[in-house]
Amino acid sequence: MRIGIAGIGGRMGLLLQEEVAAAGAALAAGTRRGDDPRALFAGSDAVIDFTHAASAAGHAALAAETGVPLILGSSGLDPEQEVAVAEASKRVAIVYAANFATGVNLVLAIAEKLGAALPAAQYDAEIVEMHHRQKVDAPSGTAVAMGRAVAKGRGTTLEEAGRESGRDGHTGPRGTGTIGFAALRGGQVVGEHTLLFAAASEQISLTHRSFDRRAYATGAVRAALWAQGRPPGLYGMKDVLGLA
Ligand SMILES: NC(=O)C1=CN([C@@H]2O[C@H](COP(=O)(O)OP(=O)(O)OC[C@H]3O[C@@H](n4cnc5c(N)ncnc54)[C@H](OP(=O)(O)O)[C@@H]3O)[C@@H](O)[C@H]2O)C=CC1
Ligand SMILES: O=C(O)C1=N[C@H](C(=O)O)C[C@H](O)C1
Repeated sequence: MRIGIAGIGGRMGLLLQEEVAAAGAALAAGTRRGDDPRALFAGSDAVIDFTHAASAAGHAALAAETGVPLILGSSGLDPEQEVAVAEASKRVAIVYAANFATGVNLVLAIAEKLGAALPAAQYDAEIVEMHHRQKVDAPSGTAVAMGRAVAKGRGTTLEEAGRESGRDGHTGPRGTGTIGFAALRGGQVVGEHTLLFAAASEQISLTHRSFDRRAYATGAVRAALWAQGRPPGLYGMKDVLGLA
């Protein structure tokens, strides 16, 4: 199988090259910012994209046009970009995941269960994440995915529940049922996420720490192998892991 890598010179791109080889697949080609991605799709059986949110819609459209599955890891997509990805997935298999590490996807499954079990009026859900100083989007895609999982467990959506992000100044009291986000940036932290449920008399916290980006790269290559021959659809890592 030939796997193409968009963003081959990035932190993830460099590790993805190693993981493609470790999986016994062939590296088809790679692109850097400014390269035309058409040749990448033309010469690949699947393309892995860890670049930037701004590239997602264009890469998804090319995947739909060529029938080459796309493994999309970029974070910080806005609603319009997410709609474009969903539209493209009607014509090709796209695996879009905020986090390709196995442990995070298990935490997401638990987050939905906790959201369902703990009444929103009593248990305030807060998500704290910390990443390296180079990260350009906040809150992280994983933090948003955690918020979406909690909201789903509560029978609602994150948009309906309401987000409280980056509190500062005279914010007023916390909104009941909202989901709070705090983003820390510093040093070379690979990725840390804590989901908290705080009530009047108890608190639950669930933390995931990534020590090595290889966990994401291994998961993304696994998703590329899994996506080959799949019918069109928008898949997540829980499909790849059999957690759906
Ligand atoms: N889902 C997951 O499991 C994970 C997701 N991520 C996400 O992946 C993305 C990349 O992360 P990371 O590798 O750390 O970031 P980097 O900035 O190290 O790498 C991204 C690379 O992509 C390049 N690039 C930007 N636009 C394009 C384009 N259109 N075509 C080809 N290359 C392009 C960048 O070039 P330039 O430097 O010139 O901008 C850069 O070299 C982020 O959105 C991050 O949040 C990261 C880890 C795990
Ligand atoms: O930019 C990163 O580094 C990461 N981004 C993803 C995110 O936004 O959740 C996944 C992981 O946390 C690392």
